[in-house]
Amino acid sequence: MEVERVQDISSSSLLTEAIPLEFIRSEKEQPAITTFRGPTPAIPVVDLSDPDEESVRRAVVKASEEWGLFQVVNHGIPTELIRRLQDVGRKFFELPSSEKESVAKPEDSKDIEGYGTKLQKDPEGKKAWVDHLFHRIWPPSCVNYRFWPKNPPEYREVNEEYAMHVKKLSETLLGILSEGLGLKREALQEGLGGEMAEYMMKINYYPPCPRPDLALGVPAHTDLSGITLLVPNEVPGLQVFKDDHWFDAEYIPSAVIVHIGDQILRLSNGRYKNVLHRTTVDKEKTRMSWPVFLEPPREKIVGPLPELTGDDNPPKFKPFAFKDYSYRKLNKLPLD
Ligand SMILES: O=C(O)CCC(=O)C(=O)O
Ligand SMILES: [Fe+2]
Repeated sequence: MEVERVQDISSSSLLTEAIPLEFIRSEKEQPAITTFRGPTPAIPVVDLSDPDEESVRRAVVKASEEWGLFQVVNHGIPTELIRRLQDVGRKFFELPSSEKESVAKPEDSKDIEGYGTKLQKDPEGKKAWVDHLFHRIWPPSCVNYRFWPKNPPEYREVNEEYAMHVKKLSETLLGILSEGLGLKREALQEGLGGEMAEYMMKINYYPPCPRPDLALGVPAHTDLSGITLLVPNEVPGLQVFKDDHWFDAEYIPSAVIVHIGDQILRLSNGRYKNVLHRTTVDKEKTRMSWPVFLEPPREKIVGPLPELTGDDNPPKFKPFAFKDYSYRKLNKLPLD
């Protein structure tokens, strides 16, 4: 069966200025109704020029406790590399459908790797205004080049270089977060599977939408990952739920945006928050984003680190193998 891509729906919707009913959110979710238009709190900014500086370490810990979200500047990933990453990703999505479909997620695949469109509608029967491409970028034993675009030709080289940088930056952040819990530097990384932790690249492609007031890109969620390191293109659209409101997240163009995901919430026994977020779409422009999800291997059991629990601090979460946690969350089964 041919899968309908949002990119193609966008092209025809721009002509009629109408969108299919399944993309129109209920009033509880419509961005025009639910976005807070008062003063917007600024997302914490962390300058990582000197990651050993005490004030920097405190800022990472505080933002993770209070927001589960922050943006990092002077993060060590060259601006030029980010520009090239965005360039090869954009070029892939601009290829003819037949080329994109050559790396499509196979219909019978249980894994998420490949070019795709979320087929599953959410409980209200609504669809997300976004197409995506998923593929692992680290460790090498988990990389399947079958799902990496062949074009543009520099796609592979750029993504391999980005993988090295993203790994280094996440290890720095996890080290700070571990020590913020009073643990050794490696504690959270080990909790996510150590050297076997997987780095999953996702490219989100949000084509123009004639009704950005009614539709959503990615609906409200927390990430399944340990942490997520994301670079967006220049089109705004990330929203964060904080103090009972949805806010537009305003970010610095060259920053890397860090989300704390479910697995760090659970390993830290609730000390670090998993941020609830969603994305809006634009009437004329294509928004894109490149999150990398740092995830435990499928079989890795993740629960509160034993050093953090005791008689006066009982575990707040039940341990699950990552594959079982993901399955249960996706299928809305109980997690306690
Ligand atoms: O596009 C964004 O800024 C966020 C995307 C996102 O939350 C996700 O893919 O999990
Ligand atoms: Fe997300």
